[in-house]
Formats: sequence, structure tokens, C-alpha cells
Amino acid sequence: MSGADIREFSRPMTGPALVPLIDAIEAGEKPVVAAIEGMALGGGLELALGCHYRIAHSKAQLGLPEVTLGLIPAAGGTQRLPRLIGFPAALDMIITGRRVSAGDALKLGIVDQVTERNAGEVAVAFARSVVDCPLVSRRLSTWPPLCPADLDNILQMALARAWQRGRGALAPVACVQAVQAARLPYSQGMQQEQKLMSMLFASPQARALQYCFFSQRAVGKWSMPNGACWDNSTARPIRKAAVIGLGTMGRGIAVCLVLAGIPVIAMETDEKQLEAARRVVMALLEKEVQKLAVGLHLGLIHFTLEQRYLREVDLVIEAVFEDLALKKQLFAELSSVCHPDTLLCTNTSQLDVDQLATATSRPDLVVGMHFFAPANKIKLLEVVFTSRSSPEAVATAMQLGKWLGKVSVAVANCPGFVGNRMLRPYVEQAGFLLEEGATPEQVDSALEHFGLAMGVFRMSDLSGLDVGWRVRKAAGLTGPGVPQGQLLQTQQGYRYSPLADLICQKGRLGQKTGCGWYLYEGPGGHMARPDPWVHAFLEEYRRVHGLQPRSIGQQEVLERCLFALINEGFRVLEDRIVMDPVALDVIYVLGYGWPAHTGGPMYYAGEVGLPRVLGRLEYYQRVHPDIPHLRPSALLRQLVAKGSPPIHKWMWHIEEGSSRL
Ligand SMILES: CCC/C=C/C(=O)SCCNC(=O)CCNC(=O)[C@H](O)C(C)(C)COP(=O)([O-])OP(=O)([O-])OC[C@H]1O[C@@H](n2cnc3c(N)ncnc32)[C@H](O)[C@@H]1OP(=O)([O-])[O-]
Repeated sequence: MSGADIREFSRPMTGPALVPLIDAIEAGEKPVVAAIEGMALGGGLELALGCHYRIAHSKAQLGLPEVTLGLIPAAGGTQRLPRLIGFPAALDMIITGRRVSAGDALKLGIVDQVTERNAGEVAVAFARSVVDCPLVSRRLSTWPPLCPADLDNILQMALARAWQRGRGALAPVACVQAVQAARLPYSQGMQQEQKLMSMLFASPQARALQYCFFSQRAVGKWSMPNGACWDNSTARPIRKAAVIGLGTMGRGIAVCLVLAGIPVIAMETDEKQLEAARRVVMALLEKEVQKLAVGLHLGLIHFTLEQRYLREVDLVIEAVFEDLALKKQLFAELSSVCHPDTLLCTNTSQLDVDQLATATSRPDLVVGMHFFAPANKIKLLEVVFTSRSSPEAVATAMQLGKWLGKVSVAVANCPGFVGNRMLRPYVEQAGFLLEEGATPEQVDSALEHFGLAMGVFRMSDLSGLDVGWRVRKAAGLTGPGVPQGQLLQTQQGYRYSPLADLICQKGRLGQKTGCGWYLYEGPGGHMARPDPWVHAFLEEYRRVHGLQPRSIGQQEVLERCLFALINEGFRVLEDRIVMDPVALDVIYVLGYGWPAHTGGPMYYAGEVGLPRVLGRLEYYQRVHPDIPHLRPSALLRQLVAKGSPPIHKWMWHIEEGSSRL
């Protein structure tokens, strides 16, 4: 039982109320044994906690995931679980919403027995054995709370953790408050639980998180403009895969494949690189084996320098250096080395997948599989199809993503695909704000206060500033031979901030060099500190270019950065790079640290109000006519003119034939 039907939350509820039902079971004189197979989540686990005994199958999983839906476990979960397993363990499960295995549930004391056999049959036998035992001690609601001496301290720490995890989300904090009420007598604790639930139930955050839940499932039902889609295309089995290029991304991808039980050929061209990769990959895998306490066959991965092993694989994922010429050459080689049916995938984050496909003898079997760093942790995968990708190739990449535990989103090929395409105007605005008077920490703190996992400058330092520098050089925006403008710099006719290029020229490439937009404890350091050098550099830059710094408020930072990103999102929809705006929200929430409790950028735009987004973009465009990304998109204007329809109706308003595919 995986809990309430989440769809029911947005319409009148039917059926008996859960709390009196659970109370009645618990108060009954007949012993009730919960037999748990598969999942016991949310209301499912709360029902089991109202039973007098719990027997779980060894493969069962238990959890209270309500927090991920913007809610608290409000059918007595916040009152019974701390009584059963103590405050610290209950707080951990309820604030994180994480699932525990049956084995861990036994250790925690949530279940009485774990079985390899049919849990129902074992439960019946168990019930017979306890039929004469008194039930008084089995009713959790009557147990006195297990209050340790340092409970105040534990609750305080949990609250701090909830704030930190939540980044503005209400539910984690409400979870702590509800559990805190478990020190009171049960009926008073329940009143507090209900009060907090009523506050959350109707909240915009709960609606947004429930939208995220369904969006992450909706993107699995992908379709392509040619009519191919998830239910008319068949994925091929992947019996063996290869990863070529074992830098950070390649190593992470190889780890993902092995963890999913897929044999991997891990290939490099240089012996030293290969050995370095072998050490890192094996260490990562051994860590996972210990963490997951699972038997994993570490022999699933074979490290090699030899291309001949590629003949045996069903799919190759290329993760070499981001250089189009290098990748094209590799794809041409793969075409002759691999079996004619082998799928050729690229992990490029922004290069033209069509050009790579053209370099091969099988353009229909070429797709992008864009993983996000660290590849073994981030749940997002962009599957990039070209105009020639076959439905089978897309279906296989989507299915493989699912096996790897990712949420895969099918997107059409375009520069930067979806995520990085929308990111560009956002990063660009941040640079302009520095020119106009802000500091990196002011911009980042506004964005982090909004709920983003990391501000734009901290994120750039983490990824490495040279990544964007290389892209800008390739696009002809900077580098030798590119004319440098006067005053505010202009490239290709538009305003261009060279600040990031100048920082790179100083050898400041971010965390890896110990300095970038911030100062770190040393190369590879993680603790970002404001850097007086950067402040002086910005002041000097403004002085040389005659820019009068002004005070820039949090609202302007958010509107300029976020609305520019959202505006590009509307352009992505106009170009039909994806079939539905939910895809953009999934990509941003899972891949870019966008706060899930706002639903994602496009959902957030709807909540803020499309007329407001349009109005503010129009205002900023008047002030900065030389920034094209602030010019409102045609789709945004059209939607506002049509009375701002809800997000699921946006695509109806895109003119036929506007697709670039
Ligand atoms: C006072 C009240 C107290 C109680 C509160 C609660 O219990 S709060 C609830 C606390 N419970 C949770 O938060 C549990 C949420 N659910 C999960 O974590 C997972 O779905 C799973 C582990 C149950 C199955 O994973 P899996 O990878 O095997 O499968 P999958 O994930 O792809 O889903 C398959 C289909 O089922 C659909 N669907 C699933 N669950 C629900 C639902 N509860 N409702 C509605 N629909 C649901 C899902 O949309 C999809 O539909 P589609 O796209 O085919 O039309």
C-alpha cells in the first residue's frame, strides 16, 4: 500500500477517514497483524503502525514520503513512529521521507519479523501464535513517548537540518514540529498533527510538489514530432555497454551502469588516464557496495585501451573532451569498429548531435545521453534525439535511463539542448549585474534565498569556469582575434560581459584552482569565501569602463536571472524542443537544483502570474534594449493575450508549423 491516492488531494476526498479507521483497528480486541509485501508508504505504513504486529517480506520497503509531497504523515505517523523507534530515528525518516528496507525496519524496531516466505501466510501463522496474548502493550498510541534527556537538543538540530534541506520548504519544518508534539499525550499530539497538516494541505508548496511527482512520471510518456512515442516504440535489450573517455563524467557513467548490473567496457586512449580512472571507479563502486550492503559483481567492468572490445557491445556512451572535431572523428571510427546495430550515444552537454550522427554510417542509431555531474548521483538524464534518430534508439536510451534509476527526458537537438540552453541567459544576466554594481555573493545569496541549491557563481566555480570559456571561444565571442568593444562591450551586435573571460585569463578557473568568483582553502577546496581581489577587480573594471555602480536589490536579481531563464523556456516550447512544459520543470528540479517546492521554472512562472513575468521582462527590456534575452518571447505574449491559461494548456497555443524540427 503506497498511501493515499495523490490525485485525490486536488478534489473532494471520498471513503472513510483514515485516522478513525486506524484508531479503531488499534483499539480493537482482536489482534491485527500487518503483512507487508512490496511497499508500505505514507498512509500504508501509518495503517501498519495502527496494527498490533507487523511482519514484512525481506524485499519490502517502508517509509513516510509525505514530506516530498509538501505534507506531513498526518494519520498518526508523527505520533506513533517516535513512540516506537525513538525521536532521532523517527525524525530522520519523517524529515527525509527516505524508504528503509525490511532488514533495516527490523533493526529499527518498526517490524516484528522479516520473512523470505509469503508475508500473508507468515502473518496468519503469527496471528495464531499471539491470539491469547494481551493487546494492551501493543497499542502504540498508548505508549509513553521515549524522551531522551537531550530531546530539546535533538529537536533543535533536526529543525536546523530541516531548514537547511528545505531551502524555504515548509513541510520539513512542520515535520519536526509535529514530531515534537509526540512528547504530549497522544490526543494532544494528534491535534497538533492535524493543525499542521491543514496548514500544509492547501498550501501552494504542496500543490507544486505534487505537480513535481506527476511530472517526473509524465516525462516517461515521451513522444517525437514524427508520432513515435513510448507506447509504439520498443527498446532494445542492453546486454553490454561501453563508456569511452574516463574523465569525471565517463567514470560516473561507468559506475551507474555497473550498479545497474550491466557489464561495461571502460575505454581510454592513455595508459595513465586508464589507471587513474580504474582506481577512482573501483573505489566508488566499493563504497556503494558497502553503503547498499548488496552483493555487486565488481568484475562487471573491464578497463581497456583496445577498441576491439567494442565489437561485443550493444551500446556505446562517448564521454571524451567537449571538442566537436574530436568527437566527429571518434564517431566515424566507432562506425567501423562497432557492430552495425550498436547504438552510438554521446554525453555532450551542448554540441550538435546531428553533426555527430552525420559522421557515422548509422545516423538513425545516434542519440545524446546527457548525464549531469556527478553522474552516479544526479537523477536526471536528457535523451537528445536528432531529426534522424530512430524511435527504437530513443526508446532504448529512455529505457536505459530508467534502469540506471534516472528520470529520462526526451528532448530535440538544439544548442545546449534544454537545460544548458535555458541556463545561458541566466548566467548572462548574473554577469551584467556584476557590471552594474552587484558582487558575486549578493547575486548568489538572492538566488539561494529563493531556494536554488547553489547560486550562479558558486555553481560556476564548482563546474569549472573554463567550461563556459571554451564554449564562448568556440562561438567566436571571445579569444584571439575577436575585437574588444569600448565601454560596455558588444559582441555580435549585442551586449556582452567579458568578466568571466577576464577571470579565466587570470588563471582563476574555480574550485579546482582554489579561486574563481570566490576564494577557496586551496585547489580542490569547497568552502567559498568572498574574495577582496574579485571586489577590487570589479571596481577597477567599472572604473575603466565608466560604469556607475548602483545598489541592486534581491528582487531585481531574481527577476533578471529567473525571468530571463523562464523566457528562454518559452522559446524552447515555441521551437517544440520538448512536447510539454513539464519536461522543463523536471529538468530544472532534478538537474539544476531548482527548488522543488516551487514546481520548476515554468510552473513557478504560472504561479507568479504570466502577466507579471511579461510586464517585468518588458520593463527590463526597455532599460536594457541591447539584451535580446530580455525580449519577451512570442509564446509568453500570446498566452497572456489569451488570459494566461493553466500550464497543461500552454502547448495548445503554439502555432502549427513553428517547430524547428
Ligand atoms: C490523511 C492522509 C494520509 C496519507 C497520506 C499519504 O499516504 S501521501 C502518499 C504517500 N505515498 C507516496 O508518496 C508514494 C508515491 N509513489 C511512489 O513512491 C512510487 O510510485 C511507488 C514506489 C509506489 C511505485 O514506483 P514505480 O516506479 O513502480 O511506479 P511509478 O512511480 O511509475 O508509478 C506508477 C503509476 O502509479 C501512480 N502512482 C504511484 N503512487 C501513487 C499515489 N500514491 N497516488 C496516485 N498515483 C500514484 C504514478 O503516478 C504512475 O501513474 P502513471 O504515470 O502510470 O499513470
